[in-house]
Amino acid sequence: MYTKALLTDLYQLTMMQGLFFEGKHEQQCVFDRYYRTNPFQGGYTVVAGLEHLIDYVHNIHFSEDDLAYLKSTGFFQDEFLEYLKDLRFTGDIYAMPEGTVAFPQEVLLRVQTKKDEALLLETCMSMIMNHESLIATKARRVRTVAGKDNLMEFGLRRAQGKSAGVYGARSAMIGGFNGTSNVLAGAKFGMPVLGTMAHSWIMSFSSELEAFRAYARQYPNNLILLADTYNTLKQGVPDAITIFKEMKAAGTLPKAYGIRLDSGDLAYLSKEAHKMFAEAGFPDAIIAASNDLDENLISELKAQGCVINSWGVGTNLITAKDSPSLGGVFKLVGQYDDGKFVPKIKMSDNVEKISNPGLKNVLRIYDKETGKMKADIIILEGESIDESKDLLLQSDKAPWRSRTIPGGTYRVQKMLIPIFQKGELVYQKPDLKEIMAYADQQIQTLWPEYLRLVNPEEMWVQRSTKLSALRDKVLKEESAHFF
Ligand SMILES: Nc1ncnc2c1ncn2[C@@H]1O[C@H](COP(=O)(O)OP(=O)(O)OP(=O)(O)O)[C@@H](O)[C@H]1O
Ligand SMILES: O=P(O)(O)OC[C@H]1O[C@H](OP(=O)(O)OP(=O)(O)O)[C@H](O)[C@@H]1O
Ligand SMILES: O=C(O)c1cccnc1
Repeated sequence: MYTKALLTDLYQLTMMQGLFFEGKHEQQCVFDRYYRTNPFQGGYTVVAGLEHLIDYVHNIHFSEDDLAYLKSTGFFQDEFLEYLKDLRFTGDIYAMPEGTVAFPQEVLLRVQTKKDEALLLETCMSMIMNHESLIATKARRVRTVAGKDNLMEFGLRRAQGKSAGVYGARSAMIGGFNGTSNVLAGAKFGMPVLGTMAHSWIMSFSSELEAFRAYARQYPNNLILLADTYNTLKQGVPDAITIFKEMKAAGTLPKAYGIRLDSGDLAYLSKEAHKMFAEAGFPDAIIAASNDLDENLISELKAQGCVINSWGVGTNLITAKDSPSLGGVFKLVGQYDDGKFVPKIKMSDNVEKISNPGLKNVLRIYDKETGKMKADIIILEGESIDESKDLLLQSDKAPWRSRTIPGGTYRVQKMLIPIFQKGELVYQKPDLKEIMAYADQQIQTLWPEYLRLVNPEEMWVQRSTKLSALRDKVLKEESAHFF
Protein backbone atom coordinates (compact mmCIF):
# COMPACT_ATOMS: atom_id res chain seq x y z
CA MET A 1 0.00 0.00 0.00
CA TYR A 2 1.16 3.50 -0.78
CA THR A 3 1.29 5.92 2.12
CA LYS A 4 1.15 9.68 2.48
CA ALA A 5 4.95 9.73 2.43
CA LEU A 6 4.49 9.86 -1.36
CA LEU A 7 2.01 12.71 -1.11
CA THR A 8 4.70 15.22 -1.93
CA ASP A 9 6.49 16.86 -4.83
CA LEU A 10 9.25 14.91 -6.51
CA TYR A 11 11.77 17.66 -5.83
CA GLN A 12 11.46 17.19 -2.08
CA LEU A 13 12.58 13.58 -2.47
CA THR A 14 15.34 14.33 -4.96
CA MET A 15 16.63 17.10 -2.66
CA MET A 16 16.46 14.72 0.29
CA GLN A 17 18.55 12.18 -1.60
CA GLY A 18 20.95 14.91 -2.73
CA LEU A 19 21.46 16.08 0.86
CA PHE A 20 21.88 12.45 1.96
CA PHE A 21 24.81 11.89 -0.38
CA GLU A 22 26.25 15.31 0.52
CA GLY A 23 26.07 14.36 4.20
CA LYS A 24 23.75 17.28 4.95
CA HIS A 25 20.44 15.52 5.40
CA GLU A 26 20.53 15.44 9.18
CA GLN A 27 21.42 19.10 9.57
CA GLN A 28 19.01 20.66 12.09
CA CYS A 29 17.03 23.52 10.62
CA VAL A 30 14.00 25.74 11.16
CA PHE A 31 11.18 26.31 8.69
CA ASP A 32 8.29 28.78 9.13
CA ARG A 33 4.86 28.59 7.61
CA TYR A 34 3.13 31.88 6.97
CA TYR A 35 1.06 33.61 4.30
CA ARG A 36 1.32 37.03 2.72
CA THR A 37 -2.22 38.15 1.90
CA ASN A 38 -5.57 37.50 3.58
CA PRO A 39 -7.99 35.56 1.37
CA PHE A 40 -11.28 37.09 0.13
CA GLN A 41 -9.72 40.57 0.51
CA GLY A 42 -10.60 40.12 4.15
CA GLY A 43 -9.01 41.30 7.36
CA TYR A 44 -7.86 37.97 8.85
CA THR A 45 -7.45 34.23 8.37
CA VAL A 46 -8.85 31.56 10.67
CA VAL A 47 -6.20 28.90 11.25
CA ALA A 48 -7.40 25.33 10.69
CA GLY A 49 -5.93 21.97 9.76
CA LEU A 50 -3.74 21.25 12.78
CA GLU A 51 -5.53 18.04 13.77
CA HIS A 52 -5.15 16.64 10.25
CA LEU A 53 -1.54 17.78 10.16
CA ILE A 54 -0.74 16.11 13.49
CA ASP A 55 -2.17 12.87 12.20
CA TYR A 56 -0.08 13.14 9.03
CA VAL A 57 3.18 13.94 10.82
CA HIS A 58 2.61 11.30 13.48
CA ASN A 59 2.20 8.55 10.92
CA ILE A 60 4.77 9.54 8.36
CA HIS A 61 6.83 6.56 7.17
CA PHE A 62 7.67 4.81 3.90
CA SER A 63 6.04 1.46 3.17
CA GLU A 64 7.64 -1.30 1.09
CA ASP A 65 5.34 -0.31 -1.80
CA ASP A 66 6.38 3.35 -1.51
CA LEU A 67 10.04 2.36 -1.71
CA ALA A 68 9.47 -0.03 -4.61
CA TYR A 69 7.70 2.71 -6.52
CA LEU A 70 10.44 5.24 -5.81
CA LYS A 71 13.02 2.73 -7.07
CA SER A 72 11.01 2.22 -10.25
CA THR A 73 11.17 5.93 -11.08
CA GLY A 74 14.90 5.61 -11.65
CA PHE A 75 15.68 8.69 -9.54
CA PHE A 76 16.67 6.95 -6.33
CA GLN A 77 19.55 4.77 -5.23
CA ASP A 78 19.32 1.72 -2.98
CA GLU A 79 21.40 3.20 -0.20
CA PHE A 80 19.04 6.16 0.09
CA LEU A 81 15.93 3.98 -0.15
CA GLU A 82 17.30 1.79 2.63
CA TYR A 83 17.74 4.93 4.75
CA LEU A 84 14.13 5.98 4.09
CA LYS A 85 12.86 2.71 5.60
CA ASP A 86 13.40 3.97 9.14
CA LEU A 87 12.74 7.63 8.55
CA ARG A 88 10.26 9.10 11.06
CA PHE A 89 9.60 12.62 12.30
CA THR A 90 12.04 13.33 15.12
CA GLY A 91 11.77 17.07 15.60
CA ASP A 92 9.75 19.87 17.17
CA ILE A 93 6.65 21.62 15.83
CA TYR A 94 5.12 24.79 17.27
CA ALA A 95 1.79 26.03 15.94
CA MET A 96 -1.11 28.38 16.45
CA PRO A 97 -4.06 26.24 17.62
CA GLU A 98 -6.99 25.72 15.27
CA GLY A 99 -9.49 28.56 15.45
CA THR A 100 -6.83 31.22 16.05
CA VAL A 101 -7.22 34.36 13.96
CA ALA A 102 -4.00 35.18 12.16
CA PHE A 103 -2.61 37.90 9.95
CA PRO A 104 -0.15 38.18 7.05
CA GLN A 105 3.56 37.53 7.73
CA GLU A 106 2.92 35.84 11.07
CA VAL A 107 4.44 32.46 11.83
CA LEU A 108 1.52 30.04 11.98
CA LEU A 109 3.68 26.95 12.27
CA ARG A 110 7.36 26.43 13.03
CA VAL A 111 9.14 23.18 12.27
CA GLN A 112 12.54 22.47 13.83
CA THR A 113 14.00 19.21 12.68
CA LYS A 114 16.46 17.45 10.37
CA LYS A 115 16.56 19.04 6.93
CA ASP A 116 15.33 15.96 5.10
CA GLU A 117 12.34 15.53 7.39
CA ALA A 118 11.33 19.16 6.89
CA LEU A 119 11.53 18.76 3.12
CA LEU A 120 9.49 15.59 3.20
CA LEU A 121 6.71 17.25 5.19
CA GLU A 122 6.55 20.62 3.44
CA THR A 123 4.15 19.97 0.59
CA CYS A 124 1.50 18.03 2.43
CA MET A 125 1.61 20.22 5.53
CA SER A 126 1.11 23.26 3.33
CA MET A 127 -1.72 21.62 1.43
CA ILE A 128 -3.56 20.69 4.61
CA MET A 129 -3.27 24.05 6.29
CA ASN A 130 -3.81 26.14 3.17
CA HIS A 131 -7.02 24.34 2.37
CA GLU A 132 -8.55 24.05 5.80
CA SER A 133 -7.65 27.59 6.88
CA LEU A 134 -9.14 28.92 3.65
CA ILE A 135 -12.50 27.23 4.17
CA ALA A 136 -12.63 28.11 7.88
CA THR A 137 -12.02 31.74 6.92
CA LYS A 138 -14.74 31.70 4.29
CA ALA A 139 -17.13 30.10 6.76
CA ARG A 140 -16.32 32.75 9.36
CA ARG A 141 -17.18 35.47 6.85
CA VAL A 142 -20.53 33.80 6.29
CA ARG A 143 -21.08 33.50 10.06
CA THR A 144 -20.21 37.18 10.50
CA VAL A 145 -23.09 38.27 8.28
CA ALA A 146 -25.50 35.51 9.36
CA GLY A 147 -25.51 36.61 13.01
CA LYS A 148 -27.27 33.96 15.09
CA ASP A 149 -29.02 32.29 12.12
CA ASN A 150 -28.63 28.57 11.48
CA LEU A 151 -25.83 27.77 9.02
CA MET A 152 -25.78 24.43 7.18
CA GLU A 153 -22.83 23.29 5.07
CA PHE A 154 -24.21 21.77 1.83
CA GLY A 155 -21.11 21.66 -0.37
CA LEU A 156 -20.11 18.00 -0.75
CA ARG A 157 -21.50 17.53 -4.27
CA ARG A 158 -19.49 20.50 -5.53
CA ALA A 159 -16.32 19.87 -3.52
CA GLN A 160 -13.12 19.18 -5.42
CA GLY A 161 -12.89 15.62 -4.22
CA LYS A 162 -13.55 13.65 -1.05
CA SER A 163 -10.87 15.18 1.08
CA ALA A 164 -11.95 18.72 0.21
CA GLY A 165 -15.56 17.80 1.04
CA VAL A 166 -14.84 16.11 4.35
CA TYR A 167 -12.15 18.40 5.73
CA GLY A 168 -13.97 21.39 4.25
CA ALA A 169 -17.06 20.47 6.26
CA ARG A 170 -14.96 20.30 9.43
CA SER A 171 -13.37 23.66 8.62
CA ALA A 172 -16.83 25.16 8.13
CA MET A 173 -17.59 24.22 11.74
CA ILE A 174 -14.39 25.94 12.92
CA GLY A 175 -15.65 28.97 10.99
CA GLY A 176 -18.90 28.88 12.97
CA PHE A 177 -21.37 26.70 11.02
CA ASN A 178 -23.98 24.68 12.92
CA GLY A 179 -23.73 21.44 10.98
CA THR A 180 -23.27 19.73 7.66
CA SER A 181 -25.18 17.55 5.24
CA ASN A 182 -21.96 15.51 4.82
CA VAL A 183 -22.58 12.26 6.66
CA LEU A 184 -19.00 10.98 6.59
CA ALA A 185 -17.74 14.26 8.05
CA GLY A 186 -20.42 13.99 10.73
CA ALA A 187 -19.32 10.46 11.63
CA LYS A 188 -15.60 11.17 11.48
CA PHE A 189 -15.56 14.37 13.49
CA GLY A 190 -18.70 14.12 15.63
CA MET A 191 -20.37 17.05 13.90
CA PRO A 192 -24.15 17.57 13.77
CA VAL A 193 -25.58 16.25 10.49
CA LEU A 194 -28.43 18.32 9.08
CA GLY A 195 -30.66 18.23 6.04
CA THR A 196 -33.96 18.80 4.38
CA MET A 197 -35.12 17.10 1.15
CA ALA A 198 -34.46 17.36 -2.60
CA HIS A 199 -36.86 18.19 -5.43
CA SER A 200 -36.78 14.50 -6.41
CA TRP A 201 -38.63 13.64 -3.16
CA ILE A 202 -41.41 16.04 -4.03
CA MET A 203 -41.57 14.68 -7.59
CA SER A 204 -41.77 11.10 -6.34
CA PHE A 205 -45.36 11.66 -5.17
CA SER A 206 -48.59 12.43 -7.00
CA SER A 207 -48.64 15.92 -5.50
CA GLU A 208 -46.49 18.24 -3.44
CA LEU A 209 -49.01 17.99 -0.60
CA GLU A 210 -48.68 14.18 -0.57
CA ALA A 211 -44.90 14.49 -0.58
CA PHE A 212 -44.97 16.91 2.37
CA ARG A 213 -47.44 14.71 4.25
CA ALA A 214 -45.35 11.57 3.76
CA TYR A 215 -42.22 13.38 4.92
CA ALA A 216 -44.00 14.81 7.95
CA ARG A 217 -45.20 11.30 8.84
CA GLN A 218 -41.71 9.86 8.75
CA TYR A 219 -39.65 12.79 10.04
CA PRO A 220 -41.96 14.89 12.19
CA ASN A 221 -38.96 16.31 14.01
CA ASN A 222 -36.98 17.37 10.97
CA LEU A 223 -39.67 19.32 9.27
CA ILE A 224 -38.18 21.73 6.73
CA LEU A 225 -40.28 21.31 3.60
CA LEU A 226 -38.82 22.24 0.22
CA ALA A 227 -41.35 24.76 -1.06
CA ASP A 228 -40.23 25.81 -4.53
CA THR A 229 -40.71 22.76 -6.74
CA TYR A 230 -43.83 24.04 -8.53
CA ASN A 231 -44.82 27.52 -7.37
CA THR A 232 -43.55 28.80 -4.05
CA LEU A 233 -46.27 31.26 -3.08
CA LYS A 234 -49.22 29.72 -4.91
CA GLN A 235 -48.55 26.13 -3.93
CA GLY A 236 -45.47 25.44 -1.79
CA VAL A 237 -46.32 27.75 1.10
CA PRO A 238 -50.10 26.91 1.11
CA ASP A 239 -49.22 23.18 1.09
CA ALA A 240 -46.81 23.67 3.97
CA ILE A 241 -49.52 25.56 5.90
CA THR A 242 -51.92 22.66 5.35
CA ILE A 243 -49.38 20.22 6.81
CA PHE A 244 -48.56 22.47 9.78
CA LYS A 245 -52.30 22.81 10.52
CA GLU A 246 -52.80 19.04 10.35
CA MET A 247 -49.89 18.50 12.71
CA LYS A 248 -51.02 21.22 15.07
CA ALA A 249 -54.45 19.60 15.26
CA ALA A 250 -52.86 16.22 15.96
CA GLY A 251 -50.52 17.75 18.53
CA THR A 252 -47.45 16.63 16.54
CA LEU A 253 -46.14 19.97 15.29
CA PRO A 254 -42.50 20.14 16.44
CA LYS A 255 -40.90 23.22 17.98
CA ALA A 256 -38.78 23.80 14.89
CA TYR A 257 -40.58 23.54 11.56
CA GLY A 258 -40.63 25.47 8.31
CA ILE A 259 -39.72 25.56 4.65
CA ARG A 260 -36.67 25.85 2.40
CA LEU A 261 -36.54 28.19 -0.59
CA ASP A 262 -34.07 27.18 -3.31
CA SER A 263 -34.85 29.50 -6.23
CA GLY A 264 -36.41 32.77 -7.20
CA ASP A 265 -36.13 36.09 -5.41
CA LEU A 266 -35.24 34.87 -1.95
CA ALA A 267 -35.87 38.22 -0.25
CA TYR A 268 -39.29 38.73 -1.78
CA LEU A 269 -40.40 35.11 -1.42
CA SER A 270 -39.27 34.90 2.21
CA LYS A 271 -41.15 38.08 3.14
CA GLU A 272 -44.33 36.92 1.41
CA ALA A 273 -44.07 33.42 2.86
CA HIS A 274 -43.55 34.81 6.35
CA LYS A 275 -46.66 36.98 5.97
CA MET A 276 -48.69 33.97 4.87
CA PHE A 277 -47.37 31.84 7.75
CA ALA A 278 -48.07 34.59 10.27
CA GLU A 279 -51.63 35.03 9.00
CA ALA A 280 -52.19 31.27 9.28
CA GLY A 281 -50.95 31.26 12.89
CA PHE A 282 -47.39 30.10 12.24
CA PRO A 283 -45.29 33.25 12.72
CA ASP A 284 -42.33 31.26 13.96
CA ALA A 285 -42.07 28.95 10.93
CA ILE A 286 -38.41 28.72 9.93
CA ILE A 287 -37.59 30.01 6.48
CA ALA A 288 -34.43 28.40 5.20
CA ALA A 289 -32.77 29.40 1.93
CA SER A 290 -30.16 27.97 -0.42
CA ASN A 291 -29.03 28.61 -4.00
CA ASP A 292 -25.47 29.71 -4.69
CA LEU A 293 -25.26 31.70 -1.48
CA ASP A 294 -22.20 33.25 0.06
CA GLU A 295 -21.47 35.99 2.60
CA ASN A 296 -22.04 38.77 0.06
CA LEU A 297 -25.40 37.48 -1.07
CA ILE A 298 -26.57 36.79 2.47
CA SER A 299 -25.57 40.30 3.45
CA GLU A 300 -27.42 41.68 0.41
CA LEU A 301 -30.54 39.62 1.20
CA LYS A 302 -30.51 40.89 4.77
CA ALA A 303 -30.20 44.45 3.49
CA GLN A 304 -33.34 43.76 1.44
CA GLY A 305 -35.18 42.79 4.63
CA CYS A 306 -35.44 39.06 3.91
CA VAL A 307 -37.09 36.91 6.57
CA ILE A 308 -34.67 34.00 6.46
CA ASN A 309 -33.17 32.48 9.59
CA SER A 310 -31.50 29.35 8.26
CA TRP A 311 -29.03 29.22 5.37
CA GLY A 312 -27.71 26.28 3.33
CA VAL A 313 -24.36 27.19 1.82
CA GLY A 314 -22.61 24.82 -0.58
CA THR A 315 -20.57 25.53 -3.69
CA ASN A 316 -19.24 28.97 -2.86
CA LEU A 317 -18.06 27.87 0.57
CA ILE A 318 -16.59 24.45 -0.13
CA THR A 319 -14.66 25.67 -3.19
CA ALA A 320 -13.84 29.11 -1.71
CA LYS A 321 -14.98 30.23 -5.13
CA ASP A 322 -13.93 33.88 -5.06
CA SER A 323 -10.47 33.23 -3.58
CA PRO A 324 -9.71 29.61 -4.31
CA SER A 325 -6.31 29.24 -2.65
CA LEU A 326 -4.48 30.52 0.37
CA GLY A 327 -0.93 31.41 -0.57
CA GLY A 328 0.70 29.98 2.54
CA VAL A 329 4.44 29.35 2.19
CA PHE A 330 7.04 27.31 4.05
CA LYS A 331 10.46 28.94 4.24
CA LEU A 332 13.83 28.01 5.69
CA VAL A 333 14.61 30.63 8.35
CA GLY A 334 17.67 29.12 9.98
CA GLN A 335 19.95 26.11 10.29
CA TYR A 336 22.69 24.81 12.55
CA ASP A 337 26.18 24.86 11.04
CA ASP A 338 28.68 23.05 13.31
CA GLY A 339 26.26 23.40 16.19
CA LYS A 340 25.84 27.16 15.68
CA PHE A 341 22.47 28.59 14.65
CA VAL A 342 22.70 30.55 11.41
CA PRO A 343 19.61 32.62 10.53
CA LYS A 344 18.56 32.45 6.88
CA ILE A 345 16.66 34.88 4.72
CA LYS A 346 14.89 34.59 1.37
CA MET A 347 15.82 37.70 -0.65
CA SER A 348 13.46 39.22 -3.16
CA ASP A 349 13.14 42.42 -5.18
CA ASN A 350 9.66 42.55 -3.75
CA VAL A 351 10.12 43.80 -0.16
CA GLU A 352 6.94 42.02 0.97
CA LYS A 353 8.47 38.74 -0.09
CA ILE A 354 11.65 39.03 1.99
CA SER A 355 11.30 36.52 4.81
CA ASN A 356 11.93 37.05 8.53
CA PRO A 357 15.00 35.08 9.65
CA GLY A 358 15.51 33.29 12.94
CA LEU A 359 13.64 31.28 15.52
CA LYS A 360 10.47 33.24 16.16
CA ASN A 361 7.16 33.40 17.96
CA VAL A 362 4.22 35.80 17.87
CA LEU A 363 3.06 37.85 20.85
CA ARG A 364 -0.51 39.08 20.79
CA ILE A 365 -1.40 42.24 22.65
CA TYR A 366 -4.93 42.54 24.05
CA ASP A 367 -6.51 45.55 25.71
CA LYS A 368 -7.16 44.50 29.32
CA GLU A 369 -10.40 46.45 29.65
CA THR A 370 -12.14 45.54 26.39
CA GLY A 371 -10.45 42.19 25.74
CA LYS A 372 -9.96 43.32 22.14
CA MET A 373 -6.79 42.68 20.21
CA LYS A 374 -4.50 45.66 19.67
CA ALA A 375 -1.54 44.27 17.75
CA ASP A 376 0.71 41.30 17.06
CA ILE A 377 4.46 41.45 17.44
CA ILE A 378 6.66 38.90 15.71
CA ILE A 379 9.52 38.28 18.11
CA LEU A 380 12.65 36.22 18.35
CA GLU A 381 11.89 33.21 20.54
CA GLY A 382 12.79 34.01 24.12
CA GLU A 383 11.93 37.70 23.92
CA SER A 384 9.23 38.80 26.31
CA ILE A 385 7.24 41.92 27.07
CA ASP A 386 6.80 43.31 30.58
CA GLU A 387 3.07 44.04 30.81
CA SER A 388 3.63 46.64 33.52
CA LYS A 389 5.75 48.82 31.20
CA ASP A 390 4.64 51.14 28.37
CA LEU A 391 4.75 49.39 25.01
CA LEU A 392 5.87 51.33 21.95
CA LEU A 393 4.36 50.10 18.70
CA GLN A 394 6.09 51.23 15.55
CA SER A 395 4.88 50.21 12.12
CA ASP A 396 7.33 48.16 10.00
CA LYS A 397 5.82 49.57 6.82
CA ALA A 398 5.69 53.19 7.96
CA PRO A 399 8.17 53.73 10.82
CA TRP A 400 6.88 57.29 11.36
CA ARG A 401 3.61 55.73 12.52
CA SER A 402 3.86 54.80 16.17
CA ARG A 403 1.78 54.66 19.31
CA THR A 404 2.35 53.83 22.93
CA ILE A 405 0.19 51.49 24.98
CA PRO A 406 0.43 52.39 28.66
CA GLY A 407 1.83 49.75 31.00
CA GLY A 408 -0.80 47.88 33.00
CA THR A 409 -3.50 48.32 30.34
CA TYR A 410 -2.61 45.36 28.15
CA ARG A 411 -2.17 41.61 28.29
CA VAL A 412 0.27 39.52 26.24
CA GLN A 413 -0.34 36.04 24.82
CA LYS A 414 2.23 33.81 23.15
CA MET A 415 0.59 32.41 20.02
CA LEU A 416 2.81 29.49 18.96
CA ILE A 417 2.58 26.55 21.33
CA PRO A 418 4.45 23.21 21.36
CA ILE A 419 2.82 20.42 19.36
CA PHE A 420 5.66 17.92 18.86
CA GLN A 421 8.89 17.76 20.85
CA LYS A 422 11.67 15.41 19.73
CA GLY A 423 9.14 13.61 17.56
CA GLU A 424 6.68 13.05 20.42
CA LEU A 425 3.20 14.56 20.35
CA VAL A 426 3.01 16.79 23.44
CA TYR A 427 -0.20 18.64 22.52
CA GLN A 428 -3.52 17.61 24.08
CA LYS A 429 -5.75 17.72 21.01
CA PRO A 430 -8.96 19.61 21.81
CA ASP A 431 -12.22 18.19 20.49
CA LEU A 432 -14.15 20.02 17.77
CA LYS A 433 -16.52 21.67 20.26
CA GLU A 434 -13.61 23.12 22.18
CA ILE A 435 -12.00 24.33 18.96
CA MET A 436 -15.27 25.99 17.92
CA ALA A 437 -15.63 27.73 21.28
CA TYR A 438 -12.04 28.97 21.05
CA ALA A 439 -12.60 30.13 17.45
CA ASP A 440 -15.68 32.13 18.54
CA GLN A 441 -13.77 33.64 21.41
CA GLN A 442 -10.86 34.55 19.09
CA ILE A 443 -13.13 36.33 16.64
CA GLN A 444 -14.67 38.29 19.49
CA THR A 445 -11.27 39.77 20.24
CA LEU A 446 -11.51 41.65 16.93
CA TRP A 447 -13.37 44.94 16.64
CA PRO A 448 -16.05 44.82 13.89
CA GLU A 449 -13.82 47.00 11.68
CA TYR A 450 -11.53 44.02 11.13
CA LEU A 451 -14.43 41.71 10.31
CA ARG A 452 -16.24 43.70 7.68
CA LEU A 453 -16.43 42.13 4.23
CA VAL A 454 -15.22 45.12 2.24
CA ASN A 455 -12.04 47.12 2.93
CA PRO A 456 -11.53 45.84 6.45
CA GLU A 457 -9.16 47.55 8.84
CA GLU A 458 -5.65 46.05 8.69
CA MET A 459 -4.40 44.52 11.94
CA TRP A 460 -1.23 46.04 13.34
CA VAL A 461 1.52 43.44 12.90
CA GLN A 462 5.12 44.39 13.45
CA ARG A 463 8.53 42.89 14.05
CA SER A 464 10.21 43.35 17.43
CA THR A 465 13.24 45.63 17.48
CA LYS A 466 15.52 42.62 17.90
CA LEU A 467 13.96 40.79 14.96
CA SER A 468 14.21 43.89 12.77
CA ALA A 469 17.87 44.25 13.72
CA LEU A 470 18.55 40.61 12.91
CA ARG A 471 16.72 40.92 9.60
CA ASP A 472 18.74 44.01 8.63
CA LYS A 473 21.99 42.29 9.61
CA VAL A 474 21.25 39.12 7.62
CA LEU A 475 20.03 41.17 4.66
CA LYS A 476 23.27 43.16 4.68
CA GLU A 477 25.39 40.01 4.94
CA GLU A 478 23.51 38.30 2.14
CA SER A 479 23.52 41.32 -0.18
CA ALA A 480 27.27 41.76 0.44
CA HIS A 481 27.71 38.67 -1.79
CA PHE A 482 26.49 40.68 -4.77
CA PHE A 483 28.90 43.59 -4.48
N1 LIG B 1 -33.34 39.14 -3.68
C1 LIG B 1 -32.20 38.73 -4.23
N2 LIG B 1 -31.18 39.60 -4.38
C2 LIG B 1 -30.02 39.20 -4.92
N3 LIG B 1 -29.78 37.94 -5.35
C3 LIG B 1 -30.75 37.03 -5.21
C4 LIG B 1 -32.01 37.38 -4.65
N4 LIG B 1 -32.77 36.27 -4.65
C5 LIG B 1 -32.05 35.28 -5.18
N5 LIG B 1 -30.82 35.71 -5.51
C6 LIG B 1 -29.69 34.93 -6.09
O1 LIG B 1 -29.72 35.09 -7.50
C7 LIG B 1 -29.14 33.93 -8.12
C8 LIG B 1 -30.06 33.42 -9.22
O2 LIG B 1 -31.33 33.08 -8.70
P1 LIG B 1 -32.38 32.26 -9.56
O3 LIG B 1 -33.61 32.00 -8.84
O4 LIG B 1 -32.44 32.86 -10.90
O5 LIG B 1 -31.63 30.93 -9.50
P2 LIG B 1 -31.52 29.85 -10.54
O6 LIG B 1 -30.17 29.29 -10.32
O7 LIG B 1 -31.96 30.31 -11.88
O8 LIG B 1 -32.61 28.86 -9.98
P3 LIG B 1 -32.48 27.33 -10.05
O9 LIG B 1 -31.56 26.97 -8.92
O10 LIG B 1 -33.86 26.86 -9.86
O11 LIG B 1 -31.90 27.04 -11.39
C9 LIG B 1 -28.91 32.92 -7.01
O12 LIG B 1 -27.55 32.96 -6.64
C10 LIG B 1 -29.79 33.43 -5.90
O13 LIG B 1 -29.31 33.06 -4.60
O1 LIG C 1 -26.31 26.21 -4.18
P1 LIG C 1 -25.31 25.68 -3.21
O2 LIG C 1 -24.78 26.74 -2.29
O3 LIG C 1 -24.24 24.88 -3.86
O4 LIG C 1 -26.12 24.71 -2.18
C1 LIG C 1 -26.40 23.39 -2.43
C2 LIG C 1 -27.39 23.21 -3.55
O5 LIG C 1 -27.45 21.87 -3.82
C3 LIG C 1 -28.79 21.51 -4.02
O6 LIG C 1 -29.24 21.62 -5.29
P2 LIG C 1 -28.39 21.43 -6.62
O7 LIG C 1 -27.44 22.56 -6.73
O8 LIG C 1 -27.81 20.07 -6.69
O9 LIG C 1 -29.49 21.57 -7.72
P3 LIG C 1 -30.21 22.89 -8.17
O10 LIG C 1 -29.16 23.85 -8.67
O11 LIG C 1 -31.12 22.45 -9.24
O12 LIG C 1 -30.92 23.43 -6.96
C4 LIG C 1 -29.55 22.45 -3.11
O13 LIG C 1 -30.88 22.56 -3.48
C5 LIG C 1 -28.78 23.71 -3.19
O14 LIG C 1 -29.29 24.58 -4.16
O1 LIG D 1 -30.38 18.75 2.97
C1 LIG D 1 -30.45 19.59 2.07
O2 LIG D 1 -31.41 20.37 1.97
C2 LIG D 1 -29.35 19.68 1.06
C3 LIG D 1 -28.23 18.93 1.16
C4 LIG D 1 -27.23 19.05 0.21
C5 LIG D 1 -27.36 19.93 -0.80
N1 LIG D 1 -28.46 20.68 -0.89
C6 LIG D 1 -29.45 20.57 0.03
